[in-house]
Amino acid sequence: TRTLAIATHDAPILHQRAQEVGDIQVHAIQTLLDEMLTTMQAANGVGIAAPQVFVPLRIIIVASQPNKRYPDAPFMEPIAMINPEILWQSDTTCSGWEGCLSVPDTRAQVKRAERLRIRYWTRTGEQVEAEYSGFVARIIQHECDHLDGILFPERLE
Ligand SMILES: O=C(NO)N[C@@H](Cc1ccccc1)C(=O)O
Ligand SMILES: [Zn+2]
Repeated sequence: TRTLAIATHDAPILHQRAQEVGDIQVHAIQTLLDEMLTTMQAANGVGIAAPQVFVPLRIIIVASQPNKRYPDAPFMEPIAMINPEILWQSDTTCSGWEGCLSVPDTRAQVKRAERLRIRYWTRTGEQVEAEYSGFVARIIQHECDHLDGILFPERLE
């Protein structure tokens, strides 16, 4: 599986809204999903969004695991979320450190909802809903922002 080039924050694609994936396209993006995961892992990331690899589609990979950049991150099996929609997020917020593979050498404390409920399509095309909290919920919010052209420095108080 090859790694893809990662857009830096000056790339226009990172400031645009990404397009929904059509149901007939789900079979055609399987390789892309593998390449996004490989690209993220090569960069010691814990998440990545398709616009970061110059693909203007609403696809994210959420893959929290302890690594050099986030030694305290909880471990989870990587999840591909196609057309993710945050259905609900808690009023309760928390601040935590974020970084971005498209904003090198930058870290900042960002306030995010502590919990959320999300609906998405799996890579096999089934629609699921699930709830997340803490650092994984943070990653999800960060990745969903990318699909709307928002980068984490724009979320600073
Ligand atoms: O650039 C990305 N994702 O878009 N990757 C970020 C994901 C992230 C999100 C929130 C908090 C910490 C980390 C990374 O540093 O691995
Ligand atoms: Zn990012």
